[in-house]
Amino acid sequence: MTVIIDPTPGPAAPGGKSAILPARPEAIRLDPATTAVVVIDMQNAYASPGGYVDLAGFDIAGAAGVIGRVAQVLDTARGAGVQVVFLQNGWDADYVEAGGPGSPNWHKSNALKTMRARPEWQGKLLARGGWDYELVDGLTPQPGDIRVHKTRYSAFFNSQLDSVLRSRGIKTIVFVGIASNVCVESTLRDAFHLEYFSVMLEDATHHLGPDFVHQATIYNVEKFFGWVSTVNDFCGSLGQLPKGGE
Ligand SMILES: NC(=O)N/C=C\C(=O)O
Repeated sequence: MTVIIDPTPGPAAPGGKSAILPARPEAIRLDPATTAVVVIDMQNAYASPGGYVDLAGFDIAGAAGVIGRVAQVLDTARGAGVQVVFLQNGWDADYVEAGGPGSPNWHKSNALKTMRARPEWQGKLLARGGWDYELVDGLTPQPGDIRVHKTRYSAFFNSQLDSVLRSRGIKTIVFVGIASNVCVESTLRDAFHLEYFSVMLEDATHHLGPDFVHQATIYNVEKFFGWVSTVNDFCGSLGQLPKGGE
């Protein structure tokens, strides 16, 4: 018997249309009215040559392909009437929000560590108002999309994300963005604890570090925190719904 997870069981809203998304370990029903695509940190810092993670020495070769696949997901989502939310990671220009030596973030953030090692880059990485903080060129927010600022790995921590989603009746989050093993996974874990259903589109994410960390995140999501699907399956299933969710 095929199992289909339903995040909003009960009678469907009059005229409501939904799609069945093939996913692992089970397929999941997506209702455009209660689903959001959350785009994690698709900023120059994480996806462009010369951005923070490139300067910090991470391999960003896989990020270029992710930009196009995220754009495809967002076109399909908007067409189906699914809310799009962009997260942007960073701090004020003086890095007060980043925390000082009394914060673990000061010790673990590779952006802060890179700037301490290369003082000529001070003020350049992840500072609001700078190029590094901006979303990549291929992913310009459209009317109706929402932008939310975040200062730590989990997008739910000390941000407006939970109220932005809850006030719109969102129950299911489709995650795309960078990095799968850091901010995507941190946010997805918090989403689980806040009673959201989460799907990660594995080929619309990229990781920081060796390939096995991406595989570990996929395992964690599939086994413990949510569901894993692909861009083709998302676009194939949501793309069949009437435009604008009518
Ligand atoms: N967006 C992320 O996953 N960020 C990961 C590391 C960092 O911001 O230093």
